[in-house]
Amino acid sequence: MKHLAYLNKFFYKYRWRMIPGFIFVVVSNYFGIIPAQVIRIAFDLVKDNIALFQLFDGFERQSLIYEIFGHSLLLFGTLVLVLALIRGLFLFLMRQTIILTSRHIEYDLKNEIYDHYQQLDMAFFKRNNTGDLINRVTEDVSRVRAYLGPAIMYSINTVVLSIMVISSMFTVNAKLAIYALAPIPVLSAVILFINKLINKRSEKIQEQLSALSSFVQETFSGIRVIKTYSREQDKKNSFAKESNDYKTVSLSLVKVQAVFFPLILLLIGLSTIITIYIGGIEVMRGSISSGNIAEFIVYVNQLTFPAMSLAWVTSLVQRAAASQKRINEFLDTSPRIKSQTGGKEEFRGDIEFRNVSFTYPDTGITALKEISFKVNPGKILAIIGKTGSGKSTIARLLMRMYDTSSGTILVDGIPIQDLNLNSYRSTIGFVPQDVFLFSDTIAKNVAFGLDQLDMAKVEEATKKAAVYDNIMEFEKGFETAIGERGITLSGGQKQRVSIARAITINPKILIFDDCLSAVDTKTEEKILQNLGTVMRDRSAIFIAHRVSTIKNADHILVMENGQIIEEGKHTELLAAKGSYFELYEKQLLEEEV
Ligand SMILES: Nc1ncnc2c1ncn2[C@@H]1O[C@H](COP(=O)(O)OP(=O)(O)OP(=O)(O)O)[C@@H](O)[C@H]1O
Repeated sequence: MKHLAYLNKFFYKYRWRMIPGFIFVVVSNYFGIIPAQVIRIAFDLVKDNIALFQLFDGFERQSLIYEIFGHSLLLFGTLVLVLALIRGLFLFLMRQTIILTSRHIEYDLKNEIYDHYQQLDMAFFKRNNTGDLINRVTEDVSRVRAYLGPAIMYSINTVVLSIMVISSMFTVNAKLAIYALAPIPVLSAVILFINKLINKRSEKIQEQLSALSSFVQETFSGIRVIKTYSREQDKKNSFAKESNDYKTVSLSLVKVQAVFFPLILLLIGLSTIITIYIGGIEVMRGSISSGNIAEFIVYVNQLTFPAMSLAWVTSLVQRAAASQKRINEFLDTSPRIKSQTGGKEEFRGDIEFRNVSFTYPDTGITALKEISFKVNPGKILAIIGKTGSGKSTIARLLMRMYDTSSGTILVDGIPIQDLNLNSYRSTIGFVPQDVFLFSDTIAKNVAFGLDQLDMAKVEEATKKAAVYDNIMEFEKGFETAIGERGITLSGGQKQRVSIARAITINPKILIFDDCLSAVDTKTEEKILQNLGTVMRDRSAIFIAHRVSTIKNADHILVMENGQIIEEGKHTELLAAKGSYFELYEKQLLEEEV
C-alpha cells in the first residue's frame, strides 16, 4: 500500500475534481435510500386503502376511494421514478468527476514515466528489456488507474451506502436489522474467497496469454528461417500445445465464475427469507408495519452491491499496489549520466581521449585500456581493428552514453562531464553500426535531427550520401514510407539514409561507426569524396573494417583487445609491416578473389 502513496500528489493536483466527486457519491446514495421509504409508505397505503375500500362495499363513495387510491399510487410511483432519475443524475456526475480524474492522472503518469525513461542512460536500457519498459507504461499504469478511478469510487460508495442503509434499518427495527444483516458477513467472506480464486486464475490466464503472444511474435519475426528449414509442422505443434494450455486455464476460470453468481443470489435470497419471516413475526406483534418488510427487502438488496464490491475493490487495490511498486522502481532510478545545466552552446569540435579505460558496468567486460588520441577540426581519425576490439565503445564514450571508468575525455579542452549533454550531443552527427530507421517517410527520417523539415537540407544531404538517385527512383520519392508499413530499403540504402541524417544537422563532430560495410567500394569512394567537403572544418572519426574506407585518414588507430597496438598514417603503417599491413594484404587478396 505504501507504494500507492506516490499517487497522493495527483489527488492534491486534482482536488477540485475529486472533492465534488465525493459529494456526488454521498448525494446519489441519499437518493438511492429514499425510494425504500417511499415504497414502505405506498405499501402501508395500499393495505389501509384496501380495508377502506372493502368497508365502503356497496356504497357510491367506493368508486371515489378507488380514484383517490389510484391517484396516490400514481403519485408514489412517479416519486420513485423521479428519485431514481435524480440518483442517476448524481451517479453520472460522480463518474464524470472521479473516473474522469483517474483518466487525467493516467495521462500524467504515463507522460511522467515516458519522460523519465528518456532521461535514463544506456546502461538502464541494456539492463531492462523493451517488453518490460512497455508493460510498465501501459499495463501497470492501467492497473493503477483502476485504483484511482473505480476502486476509490466504489470504496466511498460502499462505505457511504452501507452506513446509510444499516443506520436506516436500525432506525426502523434493531432486531429485524440484526437478523437481516446476519448473512451479509458470510456473503462477504464467500465473495472474498471466490474472488481470490478468480484473481489467481486470471493471472495465470494473463501469463499464458503473454507466453502465447510472445510465441506468435517470435514465429512471425523469424518466419523466413522457419520456412527455409521447413519447420512449419513443428511450430504448429508447439502453438497447439501453448494454445491448449491457455484453454485449460481459461476453462478453470469459467468454472469458478459459474459458481459465483448463483451463490451470491442464494445468500441474498436467504437474507430476504429471514427478513420476511422475522418481519412477519414483528408485524404480528405490532412493532413494525408490513410496509417495513418491503422497505427492508429493498435495503437488503441494496447491500448486495457493497458486499460484492468489497472483494473486487480489495483485489483492484492489491494489483494497483504491485503495479505502482514496479513503476516506482523505474521512477526511482536516477540516470548515472547527469548533464550540466547551462554552459557552452557552441563547439569547435576538438576531441581528446586521455588515458581512457572503460569496463561495461553490467558485464564487467573491459573494453578499453589506456586509450589516448586527439582529433582536431578538419581532421579525420580512423579506427580499425578486429571485431570486439573496442572501436564502437570509443564512439559510445564520445557520445557520453557511458562515463569512462578512468581517464578523461575532453571536448574543446573541457571534460565531457562538465558539458550540457543536449547542446553537446546536438553537435554530433552519429551514424551507428546497426542502422535504425523509423516507420515514417524517407524525408522525415533524414530530417530527424532538425526541428523543422527542411527539404533543401534533406536533398543536399542525400546527394552527399549518394542515395538521392535511389530515392528519386521510388514512385513517391522522399515521401516514400519505410519500415513496417512501407517499403524495405536494402542494407546499403539504409546506411546511406542514416549518413544523410547525420549530415543534415550540420554537425561539428562526425562519427561513422562502420557504416559503409554494406556499400560497394565504388559507392563508398563516391560518398567519401562527397564527405570531403562536409568534413572540411569538422572533426571526424571513422570506424571501419575495410582499409579502403580509411586509407586517406589523417591518423589511423589500430586496435586489439581494447588497446591501440599501432597508429600513424596509411603509408607509415604499411611501412611498419605490422598488423595493419597484414590486414591490408589480406583484404587486397580477398578483393582479387
Ligand atoms: N553494451 C555492452 N555491454 C556489455 N559489454 C559490451 C557492450 N557492448 C560491447 N560490449 C563488449 O565490449 C567489447 C568491445 O565491444 P565493441 O562493440 O566496442 O567492439 P567493436 O570493436 O566495435 O566490434 P565490432 O567491429 O564487431 O563492432 C566486446 O567484448 C563486447 O562484447
